[in-house]
Amino acid sequence: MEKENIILSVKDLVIKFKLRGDILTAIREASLDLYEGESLAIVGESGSGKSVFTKSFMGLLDGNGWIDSGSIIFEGEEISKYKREEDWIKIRGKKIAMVFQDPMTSLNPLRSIGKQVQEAVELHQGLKRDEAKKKTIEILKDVGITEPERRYRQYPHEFSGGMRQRVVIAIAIACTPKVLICDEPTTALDVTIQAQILDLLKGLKEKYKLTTIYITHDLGVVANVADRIAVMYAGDIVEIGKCEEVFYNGQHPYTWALLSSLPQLGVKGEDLFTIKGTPPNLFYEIKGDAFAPRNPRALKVDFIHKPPYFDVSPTHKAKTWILDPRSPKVEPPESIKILRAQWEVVSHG
Ligand SMILES: Nc1ncnc2c1ncn2[C@@H]1O[C@H](COP(=O)(O)OP(=O)(O)OP(=O)(O)O)[C@@H](O)[C@H]1O
Repeated sequence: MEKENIILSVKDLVIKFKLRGDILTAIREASLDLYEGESLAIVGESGSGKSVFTKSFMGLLDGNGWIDSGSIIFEGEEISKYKREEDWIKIRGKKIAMVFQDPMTSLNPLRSIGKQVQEAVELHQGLKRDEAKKKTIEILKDVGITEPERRYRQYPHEFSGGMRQRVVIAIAIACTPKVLICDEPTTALDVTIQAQILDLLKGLKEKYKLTTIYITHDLGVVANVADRIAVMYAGDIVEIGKCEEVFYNGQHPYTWALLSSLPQLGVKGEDLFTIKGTPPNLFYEIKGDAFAPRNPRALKVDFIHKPPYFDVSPTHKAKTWILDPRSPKVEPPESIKILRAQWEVVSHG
């Protein structure tokens, strides 16, 4: 991993919002190195900060939010210092593009889908008329739209949900970005279509040499598409590692909770795990490990000091005191033990 190129590097990022006179801290000293060409999934429950975190890479924070401290470096440039729209325009879409959950909000209902993709081709690839149209048809084909010449003239309402999501992806691709962020790109779709869109994104990543970030609350969805998984809780990345490391050998009790709640891992005789309690109130300062109040296995120290990262392997680390050699041994839930037994087989052959 060390030898790979870091395309985006986030260091100790803190993002705050002002709401009705009070200040809320949505991102709390989160750090992340994104490697060129990789596919990273950011997983966490609603409100953990996945969208705010990634939107800050494109200067898309809501007007009441700001980067309070820390840095975001993209291709060697500290973009977190950008104050003017002109600077962000050089990045947004062009270098870092985003696909959102609901394609209808990204598409103009009054323009043909062909024109909407072509507009991006003309703007970002400098092509004109016939050439731009040819390229547009090619991209529509690449995103799996059959009869692209005919469908070029159709409007969003003539497309199914899955097909609309393909159009949105086509628009993003037309801008030839280096990084593509997919914010819950399949949540609104049924399971079969979800799998098709994820397959499509996997294929496009190779063809267009993309670095991809998938945002999702469902660990099950990303198991097949991500090289690495970052687990986010209360505005921080509490665990990160290769997909199989986090999946089979997760270390943070919050990762255990996410894994245990996957229906496909339900252990016979063990009730489907639900994460009890609610995430912390982000208006208040958080002491110790933010997950401690919801963690039935919390240690005393979890309520007092924020854990640093502990290395599990050169590619896997987690912020949990459990990994401190001085801590007492903590037994994971049954379902995690089963995964770990599989991990022994996966990692040692
Ligand atoms: N404009 C805003 N003003 C105040 N708080 C905000 C604003 N935008 C986001 N937040 C807060 O920041 C926190 C993180 O939100 P974010 O949308 O990033 O979470 P998420 O993990 O993407 O959740 P979801 O899966 O529901 O999209 C939440 O507590 C949210 O309420």
